[in-house]
Amino acid sequence: MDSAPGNDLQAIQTELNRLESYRRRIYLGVLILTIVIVLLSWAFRENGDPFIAIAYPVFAVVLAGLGVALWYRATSLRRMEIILIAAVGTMILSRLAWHFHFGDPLGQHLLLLAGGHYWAVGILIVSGFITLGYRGGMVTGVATFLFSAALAAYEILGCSAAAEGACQNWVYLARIHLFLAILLALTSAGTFLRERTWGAFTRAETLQHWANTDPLCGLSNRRGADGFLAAEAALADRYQRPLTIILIDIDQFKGINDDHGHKVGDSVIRGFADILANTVREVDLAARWGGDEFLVATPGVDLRAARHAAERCRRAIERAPIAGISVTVTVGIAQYLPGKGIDDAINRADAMLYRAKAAGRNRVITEACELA
Ligand SMILES: Nc1nc2c(ncn2[C@@H]2O[C@H](COP(=O)(O)OP(=O)(O)OP(=O)(O)O)[C@@H](O)[C@H]2O)c(=O)[nH]1
Repeated sequence: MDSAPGNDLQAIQTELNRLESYRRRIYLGVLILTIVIVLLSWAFRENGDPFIAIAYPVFAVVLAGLGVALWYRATSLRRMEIILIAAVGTMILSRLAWHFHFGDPLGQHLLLLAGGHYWAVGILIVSGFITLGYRGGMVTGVATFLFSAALAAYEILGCSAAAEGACQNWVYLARIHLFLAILLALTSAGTFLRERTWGAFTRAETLQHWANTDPLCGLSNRRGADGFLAAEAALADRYQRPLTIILIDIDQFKGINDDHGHKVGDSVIRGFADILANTVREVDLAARWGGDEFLVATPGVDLRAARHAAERCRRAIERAPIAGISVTVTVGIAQYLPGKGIDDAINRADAMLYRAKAAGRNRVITEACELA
């Protein structure tokens, strides 16, 4: 069936919650891995590296604290993502800065920088885009790149000023930053295109949804129903399976509008649509056919069963007020005849509805019963 809008929104919310839960678990896994790397680096550090000796245990504690906050959902996931990138970025870049400001001459640890630290800088740039999207990724990526490039420039200028030939390694630093710039450009372009494409798909889907959906009650409109009916008629033609058309009209609806106002009339339409959406099966169609008239199509159901279901629905509506108002409905039912086209079945159901109205409303009339 075409579900009620409330059901759709609930399903989307459930899906979003599930995805958020996955993301939290992934970040938690990455945090645990990072803590392990930090502790291993600390345990196997070279003697005389005060940064690792002092800062790494602090890093491990901070990361563990972030893990706990993530686990207990201390704040929104979005805020948590920004905090995570900021914290990990600070750790990586402070370690890089340490090498340039306080470490040995560059040549002695260039291998270490190229083999580990600049990989971490690259991962930080990519992670910013994965975690924060295009805009957040650009902020993180450009800031990280500029910071790293400024450190390299500082180093190169410093050693060039110190002595002739003391700075042969500048080419490696320049190359590393060229690669980081390419990584930033590729990742930002990829993220930008992906977000734009995704946005266009989402807009197209939303447009299609609303083109086929009645804005007041959330059921299919006539246009949305047409596609379903054409497909089901083709299946009924091919496999000779029954297809029943049920037309339902709210009785004296004009009177409800006149007596209680249009807003209440709208609430009655919405309330009735909800009841209908929750009454029909998954494979059925429930649509607002126009005004106060609704169409239900039930593939694989014969007239007798359809009449039974419609009668149950009519009685339920008669018993329980909608939006505080007693409402009754009149129903006309006809079966699709293979090869005759769907309009033929709808017209015959409409004729039954007309007869039921003429017979005094608040009743169900099927073509078969008429014939009988
Ligand atoms: N509040 C509200 N009224 C609507 C909407 N669409 C159509 N209507 C009104 O529904 C009323 C339908 O009136 P009729 O076609 O005479 O049907 P009825 O009053 O139910 O009479 P019977 O079908 O003979 O029982 C009209 O007054 C329309 O203006 C809507 O979206 N909201």
